[in-house]
Amino acid sequence: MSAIEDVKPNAVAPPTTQQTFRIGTRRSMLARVQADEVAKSLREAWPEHKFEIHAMATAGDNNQTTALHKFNDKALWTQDLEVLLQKGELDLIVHCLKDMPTQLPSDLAIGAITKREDPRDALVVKGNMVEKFKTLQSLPRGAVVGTSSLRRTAQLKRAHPHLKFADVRGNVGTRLAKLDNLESEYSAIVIAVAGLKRLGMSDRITQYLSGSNGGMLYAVGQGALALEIRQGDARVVELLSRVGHDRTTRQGLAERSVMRTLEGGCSVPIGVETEWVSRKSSLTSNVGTGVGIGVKPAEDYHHFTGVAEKANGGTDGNSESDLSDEMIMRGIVISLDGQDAAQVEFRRTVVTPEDANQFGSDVAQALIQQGADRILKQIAIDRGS
Ligand SMILES: NCc1[nH]cc(CCC(=O)O)c1CC(=O)O
Repeated sequence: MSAIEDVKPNAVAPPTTQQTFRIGTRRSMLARVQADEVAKSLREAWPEHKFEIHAMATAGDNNQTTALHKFNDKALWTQDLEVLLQKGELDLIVHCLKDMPTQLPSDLAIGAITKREDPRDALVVKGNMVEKFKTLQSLPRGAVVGTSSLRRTAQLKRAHPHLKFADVRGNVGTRLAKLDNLESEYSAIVIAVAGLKRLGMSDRITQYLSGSNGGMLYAVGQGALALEIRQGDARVVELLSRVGHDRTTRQGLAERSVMRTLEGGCSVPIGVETEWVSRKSSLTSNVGTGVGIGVKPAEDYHHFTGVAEKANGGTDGNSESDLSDEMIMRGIVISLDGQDAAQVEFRRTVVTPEDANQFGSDVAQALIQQGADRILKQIAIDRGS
């Protein structure tokens, strides 16, 4: 259960004497940069306290050869660190929201989601080809594009049938090195913009991909960081109340609700795209309002108070006026060969965490009506699971 919603409102006064908080993270360069980013905002928000970063390798880091979707354990990147959190050896863990299972252990919760980096995927073309080829469309027939996810491959097959696709594993640096190796089969790879930006490698981005540019919706939670805590740890909830980002949180909850309702993990090809628009701006013709879908609230809904709901000093994305804005969500569930797809686009005012959960579950129901169930069942059959 994403127990972010379960954290009780707390009346604990901010600690006044110096305390030390231990932040857990994975050992990759990207994970360390992300933990540094979180530690930096915590230090700015709480100058009286100390924050230590503890980096450790996880099962996902230790196995770079098995294709990602072959791991049945969705907690691949999270579990080893969670044990330390449960034992009290860590106070919080910094995760890519994208890598977090939609069901967390019942004694743990998402305490906050911080401001999202660009959630899109990027095309990175091989160093010696980039002068000539700037887009997926322009790549020559039969060129091999490396990806590390079924979601990316399936969408690319659908929108760019002239290309070929191959798995590329490893952390961001490894993938770029494989791409640039002149002996490698890859002409390009598709990789998250957020990872490249955080590592200072955004100059490698050849094309930013989106639904309308390249036909690529991103993964649920992509680009956002989630801070995982012990359920009901009022001291850490209070700590995190100053670093959570309200708009990203509502987007993250809505996107995760789609995934949870469809019972997908990172191993199924589900893509989303969410954005905030002013309520005054006009509806585009194919945007559903969600009215008349008539579904019940998600069964697994829990009250969410773990993230700053108050205005955070009127900072970007956390001011009261943001609450009147509407969220657009596009979603796709796609067969592995890209031939079959369920696609929807919805727009709704999303003010509370409850609204976000409901929105995501309604988008999922609409995807099911468009055939998502059929597609997901076929994938399970093909895999023999
Ligand atoms: N699956 C691995 C992963 N998990 C998070 C990121 C970085 C982007 C993010 O924070 O979402 C990546 C790399 C990638 O997908 O290219």
